[in-house]
Amino acid sequence: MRAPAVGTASTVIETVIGRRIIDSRGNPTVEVDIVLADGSLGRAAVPSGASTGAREAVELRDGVAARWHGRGVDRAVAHVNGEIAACVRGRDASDQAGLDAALIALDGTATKSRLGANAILGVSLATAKAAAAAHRQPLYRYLGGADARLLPLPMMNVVNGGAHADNPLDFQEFMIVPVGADTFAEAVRMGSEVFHTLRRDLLAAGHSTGVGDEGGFAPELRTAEETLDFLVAAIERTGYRPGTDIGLVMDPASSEFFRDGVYDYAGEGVRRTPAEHAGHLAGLIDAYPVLSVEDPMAENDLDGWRELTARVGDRCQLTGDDVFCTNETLLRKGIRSGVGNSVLIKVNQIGTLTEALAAVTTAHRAGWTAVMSHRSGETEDTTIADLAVATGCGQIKTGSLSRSDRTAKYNQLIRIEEELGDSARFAGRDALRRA
Ligand SMILES: O=C(O)[C@@H](CO)OP(=O)(O)O
Ligand SMILES: [Mg+2]
Repeated sequence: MRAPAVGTASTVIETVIGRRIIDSRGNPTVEVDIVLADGSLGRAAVPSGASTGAREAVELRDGVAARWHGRGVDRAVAHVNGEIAACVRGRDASDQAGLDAALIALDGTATKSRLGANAILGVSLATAKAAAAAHRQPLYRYLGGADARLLPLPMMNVVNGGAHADNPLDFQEFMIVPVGADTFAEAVRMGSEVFHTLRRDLLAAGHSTGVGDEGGFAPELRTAEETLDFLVAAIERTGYRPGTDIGLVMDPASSEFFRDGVYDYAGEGVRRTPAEHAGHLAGLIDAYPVLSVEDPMAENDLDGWRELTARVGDRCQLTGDDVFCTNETLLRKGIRSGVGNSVLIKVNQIGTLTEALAAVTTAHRAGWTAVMSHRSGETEDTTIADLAVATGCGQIKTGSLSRSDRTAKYNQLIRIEEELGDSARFAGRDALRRA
């Protein structure tokens, strides 16, 4: 990563405005505007998760008496407009690391629970965007420098289950990855073609084509096998080769159904010990073109994580989401002890841009991969698309091909690819293994 350009008087933060907007689930979330002395505007909206890791930075929500069933963000917004605005006004927006350190110190807690990670992140991201605007650069170039030209392999969500849908599927996410595409735009075309075929196949089999939180279908399927069979068939019927042109990715979000030391598949009606759960996943990885599994084991089942990594880590990307929470300290421990080989990056899990970028750098230095990611509650904000290119991480997970809160990110990446012209490179299959 290149250090941001040195600021001038024109990049001094003059105005900070926090406001309450709504996200893709109809819940309130924080949006922040930062205006610099030269008039440059940076605007960022904060996403929100449903299946959250226990060690995530704290999203400040109002008490139960507040609107939206206790999910209000009025206190977080008040912090942006009050204490945080007073702290950052007059600071140079070009000094991202200095600003983020000041926000962390102002909050004073290890988990950003006093001011709220949602309040802090909104200011952190809006500042970066304002500084990029002042430097007359797109965000990916401002943060990533001249070498920021790698378009990520998209993990496209096509079936939702778990905490993201009301169907019986125990696993939270099933995704397709167009590893055989030559460009990002081509990857989006291939993904959306399969999405349409899948819709027809589900309808023909008498399934609902209603969608879950991330825009993937939420059919009344019960098992991973049934779901993967549908996906392989849809890929083939569209005219692509499973595994060669388009691979599969799963996020079981295993912490969500790990109870009392057992993986409780309530939808399937089966309980599996950690060893049986790992064996089940290894079987799926061998039987289907599954190239990556996120949170295969629960955040509190580190032994299970290590066993599965030793067993299939040489042939499958194993990405830690809940287990690392985009937290560099947790990630370092995981790297040292063989917990997976990849990290999911969610900016709101840690609460500042600087810390999220540090997690990517730590992963890359260890020969691990990093996957830039949305949350299940999103907005039209496209910052993560630019961050994927800025970090050169080569992979992005940002939902289905049918809802604006998700397609906004794909469309931003299509624009970035066009802007980069001949210098653009598409990460493709190589993105999945770094070492
Ligand atoms: O588990 C996940 O990876 C995410 C995003 O897909 O879901 P949530 O934002 O609900 O944590
Ligand atoms: Mg996850």
